[in-house]
Amino acid sequence: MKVILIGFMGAGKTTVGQLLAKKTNLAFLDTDQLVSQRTGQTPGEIFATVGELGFRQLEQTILQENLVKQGVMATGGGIIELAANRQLLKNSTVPVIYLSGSFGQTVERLVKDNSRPIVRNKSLLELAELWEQRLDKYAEIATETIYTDNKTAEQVAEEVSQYMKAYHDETIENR
Ligand SMILES: Nc1ncnc2c1ncn2[C@@H]1O[C@H](COP(=O)(O)OP(=O)(O)OP(=O)(O)O)[C@@H](O)[C@H]1O
Ligand SMILES: O=C(O)C1=C[C@@H](O)[C@@H](O)[C@H](O)C1
Ligand SMILES: [Mg+2]
Repeated sequence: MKVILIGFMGAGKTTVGQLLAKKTNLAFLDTDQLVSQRTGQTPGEIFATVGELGFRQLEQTILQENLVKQGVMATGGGIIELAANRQLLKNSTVPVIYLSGSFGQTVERLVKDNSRPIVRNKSLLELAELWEQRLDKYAEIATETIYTDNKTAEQVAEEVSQYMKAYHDETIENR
């Protein structure tokens, strides 16, 4: 991968990733979409049939298989739940961008879309608890954090692309 986007559900990883892929002329890969392609089921259906752990195992296989490919990867919001995935991301040389923002603006995006099983099954308080539990895990593996509040997805994609250019130039200089 050339870049991997991580962050909570609704951070904009898929939306920004698609815009970024266009901008940089790279392939777009999304772990949620790849899991769905492999199983023929949505994340919601997979959660309902094999549970969250079953989904996480599929997600891990997809992450491992696709890390070596060239492109922009958007991950699922829970990719950081498994220690093995955090290790895979930490050990890779790919820049990992954490799309971060306030809980308020993130929830505003999520309530407009009822497709996420984790959001559907949780109260706002439980979602806030999950948010708290996950923050350190995103920060721990990120090579860069980009704050998304009050920015359009296009603006965020532009910031990530600037970061990729700087990262690439620095890597060449250090060779
Ligand atoms: N910067 C932004 N400003 C406003 N709305 C946004 C922004 N980024 C994304 N959105 C909207 O928020 C919603 C969630 O975005 P998206 O599906 O890209 O999130 P995600 O991080 O991929 O979530 P998940 O972890 O569930 O895959 C979409 O409706 C999208 O259009
Ligand atoms: O944050 C999560 O746990 C999830 C996020 C989505 O991207 C999907 O991967 C699924 O709905 C679970
Ligand atoms: Mg997504």
